[in-house]
Formats: sequence, structure tokens, C-alpha cells
Amino acid sequence: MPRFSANLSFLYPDLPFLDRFAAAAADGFAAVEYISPYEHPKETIAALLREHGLTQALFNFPAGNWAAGDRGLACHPARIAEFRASVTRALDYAQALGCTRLNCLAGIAAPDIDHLRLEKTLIDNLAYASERCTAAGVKLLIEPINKRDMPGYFISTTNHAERLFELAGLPNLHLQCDFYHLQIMQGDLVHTFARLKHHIAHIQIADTPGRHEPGTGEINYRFLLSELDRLGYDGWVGCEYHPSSGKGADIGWMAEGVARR
Ligand SMILES: O=C(O)C(=O)[C@H](O)CO
Ligand SMILES: [Mg+2]
Repeated sequence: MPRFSANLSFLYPDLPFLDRFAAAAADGFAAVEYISPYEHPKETIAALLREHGLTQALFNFPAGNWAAGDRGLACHPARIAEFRASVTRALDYAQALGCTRLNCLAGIAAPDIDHLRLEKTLIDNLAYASERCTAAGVKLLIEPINKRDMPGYFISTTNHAERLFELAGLPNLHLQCDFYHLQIMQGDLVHTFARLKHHIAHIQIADTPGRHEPGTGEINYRFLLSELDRLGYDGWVGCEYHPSSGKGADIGWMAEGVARR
């Protein structure tokens, strides 16, 4: 069975962020992940991981000003210095938290800037980040995000991610495969996973519609998760869903045989 990581930006919405570590451990999760640790001192988070015996599976590079609409910096030609500083900040946290995977948020494409210029900026920034991550023993990831939830996000399909892998030619650049986004944009989940498995360094799950726990929507997670085993995926599977009850982690689907922790 896959190994599950609790995404603390989504699970336990009824608890303050720092209380979610204990809740995840109590539910049997061995690892956690989240969108952003930067609102808290790295020492505080490191102590929580130690206290609860949790592995830090993954987090993102700083997104920029989230409230102002930023969803990453990497494709913005005018923000290269800010992006580079964000790599330093992410690696500083990664080292303190023992985290070996970082997701690079590509950003929202500015409509007035030529697509190829944005793409060139992204590739140059990925090359910079990849070199820094390699030196730190960290895997660098990119994630396609569906256009409905995040209009304008620069990478929305695995086809585009593959093009970036080809153009960038970086051994340390990997795919974060989020089956929720993949189902909305493309479907054909098992075939796509099998075809891109050599690129995949992290998986995330939620059902659709609603982005709730497995078993609440149209994705056959019982089959999909057993296929991950059959195809030899041994990485983390991040539970990045909004619990349908509005609290806790709604992990009943694991005990019901959709999957086990
Ligand atoms: O939204 C997602 O799917 C993610 O994994 C990112 O963390 C978004 O920022
Ligand atoms: Mg995701």
C-alpha cells in the first residue's frame, strides 16, 4: 500500500496550523507536507517533527504575495532576484526540517508578456534552482495545476511539464503528480502515471468534484492506488484534500479499504 503524507494546509482545518502535526501523528500518518512553512520559525516546525516522529515529505518554494494573487515567482522575468532569494529561503528551511523534496511554484502567466519569454525565464530559474538543490541533496519538482482552480498558472498539463523536462535537460527536475489536477485537465490517470513514472518524485490525491477525500467523487482510488503498488511506486502520496466533514482528516476511506496507511 502507498505511504501517505498528511497535507497540513488542507487537513485538520478546525485546528491551528501548529496543532495539526500532533493530529496527523495521532491519525497514524508518518509524514507531513504543506504549501508553506515560512509563517513559522523553522526551529518551531523542526521541534514538532521531532516530537511527533514525523518526516517532512515536501513543501513549496515561497509563493510571493499570495494575498495579492502570486502563485509563485519562477516564470516572472522582472522577479529573478526575488526568485533566487526564495530558493535560498526554501533550502534553509529544507535543511532545518530534513526535507528532501521542494516544489517550485511556476507562477501566474502575465497576459502582456510573450509566452516564450515566460517559459525561458522559468527554465533559467529551474536551472539555477536545480543546481542549488542538487548541492543540498534536495529533489526539485514542478506540478501541473488545473486551470479552473488556478486560472493562468503557467504549468497546467503533463504535456507542458514534459516539454519543460526536454527543454531544460536537468537531471534534478521531477514531476509532482497531483491526480486531482490531472483528472480535471486530462484524465487517463493510470496510463499517464505509468508513462511518466520515471519523472515522478511525489504524488498528491483528492477526489473531484469538490477536492474532498478519496471515495467522494469520480476517481476510482481503490483501483488507482493498487496500480501505484503494482507499478512499483514507493514514494509518498500526499493527502491534499478538503475533508468533507469540514474538520479532521476524514481518513475513513483508508479503513474502508479504498486504501490503507
Ligand atoms: O494546489 C496544489 O495542488 C499544490 O500542491 C500546491 O501546493 C499549490 O500551491
Ligand atoms: Mg497538489
